[in-house]
Parts: sequence; structure tokens; C-alpha cells
Amino acid sequence: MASFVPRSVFPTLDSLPRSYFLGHHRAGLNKMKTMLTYIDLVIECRDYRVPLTSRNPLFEENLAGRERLIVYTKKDLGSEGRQQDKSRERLIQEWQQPSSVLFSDHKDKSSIRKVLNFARDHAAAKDSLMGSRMMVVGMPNVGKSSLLNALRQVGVHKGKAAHTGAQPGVTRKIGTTVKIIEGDENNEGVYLMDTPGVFVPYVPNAESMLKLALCGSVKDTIIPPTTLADYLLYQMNIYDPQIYADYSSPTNDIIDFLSAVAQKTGRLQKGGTPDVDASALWMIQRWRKGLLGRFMLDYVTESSLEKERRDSEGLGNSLNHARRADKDMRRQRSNQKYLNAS
Ligand SMILES: Nc1nc2c(ncn2[C@@H]2O[C@H](COP(=O)(O)OP(=O)(O)OP(=O)(O)O)[C@@H](O)[C@H]2O)c(=O)[nH]1
Repeated sequence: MASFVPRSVFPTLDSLPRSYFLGHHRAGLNKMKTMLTYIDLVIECRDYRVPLTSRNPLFEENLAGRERLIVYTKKDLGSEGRQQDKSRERLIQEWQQPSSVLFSDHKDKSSIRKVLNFARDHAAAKDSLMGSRMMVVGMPNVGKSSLLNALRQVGVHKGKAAHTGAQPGVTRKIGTTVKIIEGDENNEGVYLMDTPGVFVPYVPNAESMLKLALCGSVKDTIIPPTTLADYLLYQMNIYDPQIYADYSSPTNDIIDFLSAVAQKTGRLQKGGTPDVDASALWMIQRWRKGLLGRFMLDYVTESSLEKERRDSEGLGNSLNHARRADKDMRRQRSNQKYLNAS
């Protein structure tokens, strides 16, 4: 154990897809734009485990002009409640100013009450007889519908109104609008509208794609499970290799690791060969449930946040950038094919 040294960088995987911006993402975003005139507050969800990578510039570009509350969801999966977790949260709050930032776990009523209090104060400041209308937006599978259900449950004691699920794309259309705060004689209360997840138009590097896939923002069929598990192993080793001590001794070799998991959990094919794919999927699911360490995949420090800000300012219109980057990538691939053939 004393001699184990985790990998300091993950190999660059140029062949990984960098886009998952689907037709219903574009359609959903266009519809959100048309609804904006009726909306007083945009609640933008991002994943606590990837606070930088789950930021989608499309929301800032397309839903500008409305106050935004940023809610980092799934806090229970990315934080052990230690001092360094709290310090990171403070950095993120400062980074996002002037937008307000909260952190939520859909099963923790106190975190849901904080979002409700913000919504109540925002609606009170508007002081309208009509009450207030809000919209929840975010990347696929980030937990928008779960947040809406939790706000409704805690706010007006009503049951689940929106479908939720472990795979991205459960909500395909702008749908359910639910009351989350009761009105009184002076106003109609606060209503929240659910929206479909919208993926970033273009992921700047393969590592970001792996992070988003690990958090469930893209379908599990897009990236091979052993590649995803290898990235998880890389991250677990940086965090603490002891978290997988029940299955394997510390290792940087994904096949050794998955073979050990297969042996321990009985995931074997005919003849006793380890089923590495099934073991990879099993490990990924365990991490997604918070059973293999609760940590962030993004590196959050003052300088990493500052770098992210500078990089995003340099991007310009992210859709145009995405188109250009996509075109460049296709051109490079066809040049490569041409060179290989000649
Ligand atoms: N542990 C944990 N799981 C959560 C939390 N919020 C949501 N989830 C889970 O994350 C998965 C996705 O949640 P949804 O609410 O369906 O996500 P969505 O953003 O509406 O998804 P799309 O339909 O793809 O847009 C579900 O399995 C939820 O149970 C949370 O705070 N903590």
C-alpha cells in the first residue's frame, strides 16, 4: 500500500464522442425561450459532483434576463460533510456571484426548505396578485424532476408529480407545472415548471465527457463500460484507494481491478472467465449510489474556478463554437482516413 502511486493524469481518449446534443434538447431549449416571458425565476440545476463540468453555457445565453438560482443537486453523492467540502461550497458560491447558489439532496428536507425559502422571498419581492412562476432547467439526469417533486412534497405536502429515472431523457417535453408554495389572500402562490434536460453543445475534452457520463448525463451505451470504469478507478485512486478495499488491492490497471471485482462478486462467464463488462457496470452503479466514496470529480480550487471563467469567456457563442469544433473534428478524422489509406 505504501508504494502505491495513483495515476496523475488520465490518458487522452481522442476517439470518445464529445457531443450528445439531441433533437429534443434543442427543441426543449427553444420552447423554454418562448416561455421565458411568463417566468420570474430560473432555477438552474447542476450536479454537485461536477460543479464546473455540469455548467451549461446554453442556459446563460438563451435564458438571459431572468434572475437565476443555481442549485447543485445530489450533494449527498459528492460530499462527506467535511471541512474541505464546505470550503469548496463557499468557493463555488463566490464564483457564481451575483447568482445565488444552494446545494440540495432531494431526500434532505432542510436543503429543500432552503430552496423553498429562496423561492418564497423572490415571489414576495415581486408582490404580484398572480403569484410567481418559476422554471427548473439543467443537464439531463441532473435531478430536475426529483427537485420539483421534493419542493412540492415539502412545500404543499403533495405526492410525486413528475416522472424520474436513473437514465437521462425521462422528461422529453416541457411538462408538469406544479404548485410548490400555497398562496394566500394576496397572491396565488408559487408554481414551478419542469423542463427536459439539455446537454452542453460541445464538450471541450474527453475527460469532461467521461465525468458527465459517469454522473449519468449521457446514455450508458455511448461510452464502453470498461472505459468509464477505468476513469472511475482513476478518480477513486486520487480520492482514496481504500474505498474499494473489499474488492481489490490498490491498482491502476482496470483489467486487474475488474477481474478482482468479478471474482469477489461472482460475475464470471463460462469456464470462470471474469465478466469485465458486467463488473464495470456494477462498479459504476455502486458509485452512482454513493457506495464507493462520495467525492467531486471536478477539481475545485480558486485557480481552477478562475481558469474555468476565463475559458468560458473566451468561447463566445457556444453553439457556434460547437459547430466549428465539430467541423474541425470531422475534417481531422477524414484527413486521417485519407492518410491511412494512402
Ligand atoms: N442521491 C441522489 N439522487 C438523486 C438526487 N436527485 C435526483 N436523484 C436521482 O437522479 C436520477 C435522475 O433524477 P431526475 O429527477 O429524473 O433527473 P432529471 O434532471 O429530471 O432527468 P431528465 O429527465 O433526463 O431531464 C434519479 O434516479 C433520481 O432518483 C439527489 O439529490 N440525491
